[in-house]
Amino acid sequence: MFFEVDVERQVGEAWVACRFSAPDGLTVLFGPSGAGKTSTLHMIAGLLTPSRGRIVVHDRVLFDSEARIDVPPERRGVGYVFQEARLFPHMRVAANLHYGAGEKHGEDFERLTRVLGIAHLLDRWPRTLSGGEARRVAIARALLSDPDFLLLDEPLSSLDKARREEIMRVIERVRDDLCIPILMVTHDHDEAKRLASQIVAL
Ligand SMILES: Nc1ncnc2c1ncn2[C@@H]1O[C@H](COP(=O)(O)OP(=O)(O)OP(=O)(O)O)[C@@H](O)[C@H]1O
Repeated sequence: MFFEVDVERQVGEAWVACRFSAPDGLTVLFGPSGAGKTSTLHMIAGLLTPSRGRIVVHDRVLFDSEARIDVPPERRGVGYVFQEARLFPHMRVAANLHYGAGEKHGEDFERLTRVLGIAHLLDRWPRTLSGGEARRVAIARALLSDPDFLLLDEPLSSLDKARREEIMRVIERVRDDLCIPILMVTHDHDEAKRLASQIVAL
């Protein structure tokens, strides 16, 4: 299994507990608002510490409460695309993409901007982008850090039907052409059915 996750902790008033194993491909975390989907992604990324549990990704233990293992977020090999695109507003798209891109330049950069259909947006400011364009840039930025896996938090929310279709195609390309395992949060059943190799209900 690519992902082996068993985590729990208190978040505000709520008790969030989530346990699943998933192969590579795309796994959807599916469930109603407040079920703890975003908190689970945060725990996998290392942004929130589980009070108990274990997180293994591709045979690498990222967190184990008993063994006292807690790999810091920047060493987890994670590409995280937050619910909002979170682009730097004072940097053009190209600079946003190069931020934290490490060694990944030249061919990889060209290929990614082509796969995500953002090559024509490189000189634009984030505030001039549509929701779908900003989402694609945010996905590209996450991929440029050369992650072992990708976490997508509601990548299709607050987009119109045409934009949703566009982003779904981008996600399918990342899944199938770039072969990067993806954990994705949604509460839309149709999206989940179309994109997922496995659905985890919370
Ligand atoms: N900063 C916070 N302070 C207090 N409670 C919080 C906080 N963040 C989340 N919670 C609570 O923790 C629970 C899990 O929240 P989480 O955002 O993980 O759920 P979710 O399934 O992602 O929901 P949504 O689909 O609405 O984004 C919810 O009951 C929420 O009210």
